[in-house]
Amino acid sequence: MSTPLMEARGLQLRFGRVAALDDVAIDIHPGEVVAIVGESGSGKTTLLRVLSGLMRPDAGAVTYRGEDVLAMPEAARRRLMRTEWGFVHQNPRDGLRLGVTAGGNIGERLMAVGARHYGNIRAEATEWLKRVEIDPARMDDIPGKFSGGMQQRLQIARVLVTRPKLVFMDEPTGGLDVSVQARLLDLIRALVADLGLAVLIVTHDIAAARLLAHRILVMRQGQVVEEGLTDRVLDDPQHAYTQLLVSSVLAA
Ligand SMILES: Nc1ncnc2c1ncn2[C@@H]1O[C@H](COP(=O)(O)OP(=O)(O)OP(=O)(O)O)[C@@H](O)[C@H]1O
Repeated sequence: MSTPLMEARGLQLRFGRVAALDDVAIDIHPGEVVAIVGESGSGKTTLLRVLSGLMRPDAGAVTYRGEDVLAMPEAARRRLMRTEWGFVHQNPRDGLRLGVTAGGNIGERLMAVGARHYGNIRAEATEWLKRVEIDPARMDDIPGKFSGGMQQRLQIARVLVTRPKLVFMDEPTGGLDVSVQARLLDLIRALVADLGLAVLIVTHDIAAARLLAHRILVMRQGQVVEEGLTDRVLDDPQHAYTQLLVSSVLAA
């Protein structure tokens, strides 16, 4: 197998008496989609935040292409976040600039990686609006005029326009109507495959994990209780907690 893009070992993080991460290890390989599932409060978002350098663990190691993420100067981590990494927030408002037009939200990311030619930036923004199924005629609208699903698609365009290698997604379809969720999942799946992205996605939704992920990590009380290829984990869960999680979805 390829060398992992990102590796983490022995991650520990406590909030008072709560162990949000309790000796967590994870590898993410280039082009691989890994889903983190588990009940509310199991540590999924905390893991995403620690891996992306937004939060420091009490102990453990995180490397990206062999480089120590935790020892990186803040400026270097921010540069990675603008270039090789992307973060898709559950609430698009956390990932968009609300006072800036749709085209500006996409163009701004391109400018952050050195694009300067106005015509090219606008052409690329047009292309990306089409890719995420937003009418380019809405280019000069601010995100506040968009529906929740459109805002989320715009956030995805803003993140993917710079062709990151690793994208962190925190419940990207949470808070949307079921029909909108299904369409968005299909769109994410197509873009991820097309761009060959590595994705670490936190989701409550087992069906979303099945659709998108090559591999699943099941978290409970800050620990990874089960990990494996998606079909194996969902069709033949070994840990009692995973069995409960899968059967509760089947029963729903
Ligand atoms: N900033 C914080 N301060 C105090 N406790 C926190 C903080 N962030 C997370 N926690 C606690 O750490 C544990 C893990 O939280 P986390 O948000 O990672 O879980 P989660 O699995 O993402 O949950 P959800 O699915 O509800 O988003 C929870 O008990 C939570 O209350």
